[in-house]
Amino acid sequence: MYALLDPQEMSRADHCAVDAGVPALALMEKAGCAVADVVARRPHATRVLVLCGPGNNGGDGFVAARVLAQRGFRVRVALLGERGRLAGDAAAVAALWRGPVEDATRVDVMAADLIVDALFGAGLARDLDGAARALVERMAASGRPIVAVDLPSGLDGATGLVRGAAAPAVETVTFFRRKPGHLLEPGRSLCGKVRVADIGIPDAVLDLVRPKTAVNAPHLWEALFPVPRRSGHKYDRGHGVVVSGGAWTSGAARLAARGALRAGAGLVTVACPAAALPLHAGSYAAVMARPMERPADLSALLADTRLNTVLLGPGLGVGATTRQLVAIAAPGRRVVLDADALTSFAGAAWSVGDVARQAAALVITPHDGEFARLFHGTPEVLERPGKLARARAAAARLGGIVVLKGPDTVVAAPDGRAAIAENAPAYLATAGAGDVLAGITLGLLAQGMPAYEAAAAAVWVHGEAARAAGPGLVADDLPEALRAVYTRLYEALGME
Ligand SMILES: NC(=O)C1=CN([C@@H]2O[C@H](COP(=O)(O)OP(=O)(O)OC[C@H]3O[C@@H](n4cnc5c(N)ncnc54)[C@H](O)[C@@H]3O)[C@@H](O)[C@H]2O)[C@@H](O)CC1
Ligand SMILES: Nc1ncnc2c1ncn2[C@@H]1O[C@H](COP(=O)(O)OP(=O)(O)O)[C@@H](O)[C@H]1O
Ligand SMILES: [K+]
Repeated sequence: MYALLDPQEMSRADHCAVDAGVPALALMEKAGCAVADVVARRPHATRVLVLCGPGNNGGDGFVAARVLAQRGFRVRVALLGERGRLAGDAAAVAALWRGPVEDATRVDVMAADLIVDALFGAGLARDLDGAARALVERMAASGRPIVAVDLPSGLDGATGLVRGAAAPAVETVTFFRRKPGHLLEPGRSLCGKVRVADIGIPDAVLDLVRPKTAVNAPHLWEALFPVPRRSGHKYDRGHGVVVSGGAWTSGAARLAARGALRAGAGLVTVACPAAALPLHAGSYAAVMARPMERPADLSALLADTRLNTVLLGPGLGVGATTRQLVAIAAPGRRVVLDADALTSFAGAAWSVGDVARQAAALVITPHDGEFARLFHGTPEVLERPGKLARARAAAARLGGIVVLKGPDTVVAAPDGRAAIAENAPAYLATAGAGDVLAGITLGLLAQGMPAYEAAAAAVWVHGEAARAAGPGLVADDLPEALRAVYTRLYEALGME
């Protein structure tokens, strides 16, 4: 349910199923029937136009057309390409369509209540241009509801990016498992409601395909989520340190410290300039504030090895001092770098790689802008197509965990594992929300959770907290809203 398959992996799943004795034609028949079922449930659709492409996506369209016609719908079929060039299963199912096949480049898309987009799916091989692109653009401009087969045509299932053009669908019917492009923007917004149809591919093929991308949900990390033990004490739950900037910019560190405590860290200390001490001390009484006038003060504080995890970045300031603080904090500790700490290494990603090698674990939590600054001059990362590939390449380059934020936050590990979030409501995009996320990550790392799982869990509980807080959310609400999320999680995980 949670695995996401890119087009190559989906094709392997398909082959494994066929090797296991499932006829390929049966897969296509079930796929087309699933599309017909979705169309049949749509309101006010009696005249259906099915636009078929030259490959198997078009084959699914021919099946859907036949099934809908059998159910009494007024169905027209239009093909992009020559009928004689259809091959394999697509040719076989096209032969079962008894009605006329119109030329898709000339078809009147307005003369339909609903359009089935079966032009291209997993086989999209290049940007749409020429007649294909013009057709997709006409479909998009028609204003008619569109049901997409597998993917809106032109959407890249691996990246979520549009190649040339794509028409937004009201519903997308995909098969066996979702693809990364269904979750990654702009793909997610183009797909409408995504339905996953069982077409008879056995789940066991996943053991052979071994996909490395998944939806970020508790199944990924719940076995490692730190649940307080009856016999435990606060030091079992780790001691996180938030390194804060001066008074004027201390809000970010305050939000992070609250996030870390609410995420379950046993203790949280904020290291800050003297002027910010009262602000931190007055934020949560539970936060301990310690003066840090110069970098040496951080060294002195961290001499206590129980302070096992450090967050640097929110409101810290950009420059050499921040780089120095990172160098002091990293050796042997679990480290989260966010915001200003990342911008301080703009164009010097290799330095963050050094940090990762010295640290016991490293998680970075950039948004797109910070990511682009950090990896400026690293084309092997920045020029990868799409957010998922960029986050993966960055994690491999650094040897640390990358949390690339946004509506579709990607968490990536150096070994290639990646998780895509789908639970963040749009109103989570608010000042300071990222600071709370960095703090939650700190809190989970402090409790000893492995870094990839900690980062993924942090992103998920952050999204859930936003939903629990509801519209009108400000970042200050997030740490408080974590309580309801944790109550449910601890219950589900069987806290004594
Ligand atoms: N893999 C599976 O398990 C199953 C796949 N099925 C369907 O098969 C689809 C994949 O089929 P195919 O691999 O045949 O691929 P598609 O049908 O998605 O597209 C391939 C065809 O489009 C052409 N093409 C690709 N990019 C183009 C572009 N930019 N401009 C113009 N022409 C372009 C190719 O030359 C080829 O003819 C899936 O999306 C799904 O709808 C289903 O039938 C069920 C089973
Ligand atoms: N459109 C969106 N929908 C849902 N969540 C979003 C969206 N845009 C951003 N976010 C989330 O909001 C948070 C913003 O973090 P960030 O950009 O660091 O802002 P700040 O620095 O103000 O805290 C991140 O967790 C990010 O994933
Ligand atoms: K399609």
